[in-house]
Amino acid sequence: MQSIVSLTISDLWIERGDRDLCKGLFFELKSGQVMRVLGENGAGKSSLLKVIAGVIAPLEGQIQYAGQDVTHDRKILQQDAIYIGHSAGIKSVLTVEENLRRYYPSASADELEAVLDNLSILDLADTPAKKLSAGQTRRVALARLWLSKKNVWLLDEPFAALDIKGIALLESHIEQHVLAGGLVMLTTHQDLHSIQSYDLVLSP
Ligand SMILES: Nc1ncnc2c1ncn2[C@@H]1O[C@H](COP(=O)(O)OP(=O)(O)OP(=O)(O)O)[C@@H](O)[C@H]1O
Repeated sequence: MQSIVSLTISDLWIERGDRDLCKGLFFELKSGQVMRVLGENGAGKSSLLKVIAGVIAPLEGQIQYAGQDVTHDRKILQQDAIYIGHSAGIKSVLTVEENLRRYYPSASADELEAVLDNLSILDLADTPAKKLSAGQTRRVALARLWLSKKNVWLLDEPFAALDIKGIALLESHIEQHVLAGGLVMLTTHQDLHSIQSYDLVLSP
């Protein structure tokens, strides 16, 4: 069992284009918790996840992870976190298996097969990603997530394009992940059925 870790955001302020987002935002997310980031289109949900993942820098504020200030150097957090954005980091010219091998070159064939099978996309292992449907592509992103073994999951609209079975599967993995001490922060426009979450509502 891992020790309890926290992700703490203090007095955050993000500027994108000429817009102020999340001005004066504070929150703490701890091991075993799921945070659902809500808000209207353009409220800044994706921007917030990108800031935490280190893709973009905040204008002001502090980000702490596991008791350390990571505002200006997210390395410690990035070692522990996986961020899956809208594009999901899937290269269209590569096959499903090649895409996963890019991230996890040392994963065993059995491990890859089990994950693809779990996501019902084993038959697509040799299919180029450009030939996948939106929901199948999302399942490849989830395969990335399943294989990652990271503690902090930063997921931008992870339920998008998933069918009912896919949604239930992801909810169940999130539930298992936080039960094992993981932290999950996700943006979504939908209700979570089986997971207890904390809601952070951003205003535009
Ligand atoms: N690359 C960018 N350059 C400049 N402004 C941007 C950029 N990306 C987003 N923005 C602006 O930042 C604001 C917040 O965008 P963001 O994508 O974080 O919102 P969101 O809450 O995730 O929206 P949605 O629900 O539509 O996905 C918007 O006004 C958007 O126009």
